[in-house]
Amino acid sequence: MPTNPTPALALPVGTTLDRYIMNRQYQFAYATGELSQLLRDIALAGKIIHREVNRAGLIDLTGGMGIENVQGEKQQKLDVIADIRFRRALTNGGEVCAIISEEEEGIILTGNNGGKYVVAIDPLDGSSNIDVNVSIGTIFSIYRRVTPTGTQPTLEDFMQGGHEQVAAGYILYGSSTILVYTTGHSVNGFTYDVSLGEFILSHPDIKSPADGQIYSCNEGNIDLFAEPVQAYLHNCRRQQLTARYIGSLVADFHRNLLKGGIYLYPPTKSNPDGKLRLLYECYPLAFIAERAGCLAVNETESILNIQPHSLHQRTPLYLGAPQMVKQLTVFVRQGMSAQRD
Ligand SMILES: O=P(O)(O)OC[C@H]1O[C@](O)(COP(=O)(O)O)[C@@H](O)[C@@H]1O
Ligand SMILES: [Mg+2]
Ligand SMILES: [Mg+2]
Repeated sequence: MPTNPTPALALPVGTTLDRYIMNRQYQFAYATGELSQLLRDIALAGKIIHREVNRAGLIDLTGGMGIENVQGEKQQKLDVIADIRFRRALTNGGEVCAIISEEEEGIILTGNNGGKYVVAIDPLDGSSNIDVNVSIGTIFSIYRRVTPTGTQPTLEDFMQGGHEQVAAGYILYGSSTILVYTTGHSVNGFTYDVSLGEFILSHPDIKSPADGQIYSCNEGNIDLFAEPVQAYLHNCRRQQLTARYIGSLVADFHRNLLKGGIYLYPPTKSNPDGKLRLLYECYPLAFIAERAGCLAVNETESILNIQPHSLHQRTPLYLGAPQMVKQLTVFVRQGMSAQRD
């Protein structure tokens, strides 16, 4: 019988993100503290956005800006706020020499030419859900620059390909705020404890189930999808799988990552490349997914193998439990060979 059992009031709060990063720094290539600092800068911006999201209705942060972004989408106020907050945190942190953002057409030069990293970011994911209090998120992808330190970063730094990411993650602003990331090893989740102002390790070493019962797709577009995809969705219904679609990629991905499921954003005739952006939505989630045991593909290849060619290029996305993605791939590839014959 332990002599002085720890009173409940003094139970440990758990591992903070800062401490976790410090303890795992040896895992980073070039472990000199810069990537650790960069992850801390992202967490800081995440805490600020958490605050803005929570009080959006109180401080007139809902609604549109009346302008469109490079994607031709109406920018929401929180899209712009989140973009400004992340750019500021990454610039002031000093480790990042350039950023690309869903909300900006070109490369954002931070002026930190001494910085060794570049970041691709979707500052606010799930914009259509901002005003209706449904979970939204941030998605980020980090590369070590390939252009010489001290020089001005270029497009080349962002065209390295999905496998070259040194870290990727997302922040989900939901019933609680959680930051999930990987540096290429395990995938870990940290829940934001507002009272402490700290992200605390709550989901260590996330491993996704090999199979699942959930499928996530905007079936409102089903008639626009290619036959094989329609056949796969009909098959999901025949199997009485559970349809769940929040309309925020981060939130749909997070649920399926933990519970087992598949997310589909197929191409349509009008959008042959689908809707989702390769560099700051698909690459980072594919990088996380594969380390948690999931698969991420499009019609012809794994997402991480796609050759990048432009900052805002899109790709169809099928992401989730390996057995479900493999089954979908059979439908799609059979369909494609039938079309060829
Ligand atoms: O309304 P649709 O066509 O189903 O698209 C929803 C998808 O679009 C997105 O909102 C696109 O991301 P943004 O909100 O960052 O532009 C995803 O989060 C979501 O999965
Ligand atoms: Mg998005
Ligand atoms: Mg967005």
